[in-house]
Amino acid sequence: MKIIQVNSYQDMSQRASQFIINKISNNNALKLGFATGGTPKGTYELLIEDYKQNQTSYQNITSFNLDEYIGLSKDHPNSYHQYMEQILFQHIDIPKANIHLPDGLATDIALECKNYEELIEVNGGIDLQILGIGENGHIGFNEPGTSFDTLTHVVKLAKSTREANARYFSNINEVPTHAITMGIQSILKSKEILLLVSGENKAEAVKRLLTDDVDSNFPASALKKHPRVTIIADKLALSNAMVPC
Ligand SMILES: N[C@@H]1[C@@H](O)[C@H](O)[C@@H](COP(=O)(O)O)O[C@@H]1O
Repeated sequence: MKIIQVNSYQDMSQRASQFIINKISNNNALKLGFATGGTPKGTYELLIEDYKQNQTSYQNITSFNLDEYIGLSKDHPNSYHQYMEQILFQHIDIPKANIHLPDGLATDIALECKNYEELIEVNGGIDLQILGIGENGHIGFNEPGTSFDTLTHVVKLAKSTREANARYFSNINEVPTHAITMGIQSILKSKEILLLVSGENKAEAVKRLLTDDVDSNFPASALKKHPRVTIIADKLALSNAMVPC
């Protein structure tokens, strides 16, 4: 894993957006895996700024998101469909037909998971997967204990994850209990991974990621099995970790 140390959230967003833009300029038909949460918001803002200033085109980009809450419609303000639409997609020229997220209202959820995984496969797989990390080490919504063999599947969200994400809802009871997420195996199938980490609340997770053995009780440790992972982390996120300069 390559670690890029930066000073601040703003610097992380700057480096991350430049990383993504470089990949797009080398391959304008990139298959991009997007993450949600607070961490990549600044990166997406800078992608929009670049789109406006430099006309980087997303016409041929295909996107796959990591996850979606079960029970929220695509129009629900807290669905990841809406997050992506509001925070990024409506501001760039990516065609709607190229955008993919799991459907949290699918009547046959098992089939939806299977189809989503197949969709990624038939598109040739994800070239670059952007990731955040939960305080408990979750990636996507793969909670501690998830097998590294998992493909897209249904998860019961950990209490701590629902509590952490409650800040986006009016109260914790509104936070869905389940989600569809790409599995750890699905994530590891991506050709390249970019993990973004910022803030003191992630310092323990980063320390564990850098020092602990590969163990399903800490899902992000699976990333150590992948040959092309870049971590862009700010000072606060690295404050518990010993990273060589
Ligand atoms: N499913 C998402 C993850 O993809 C994200 O990485 C994580 C961290 O979120 P944040 O970036 O807001 O800390 O939260 C959510 O649970």
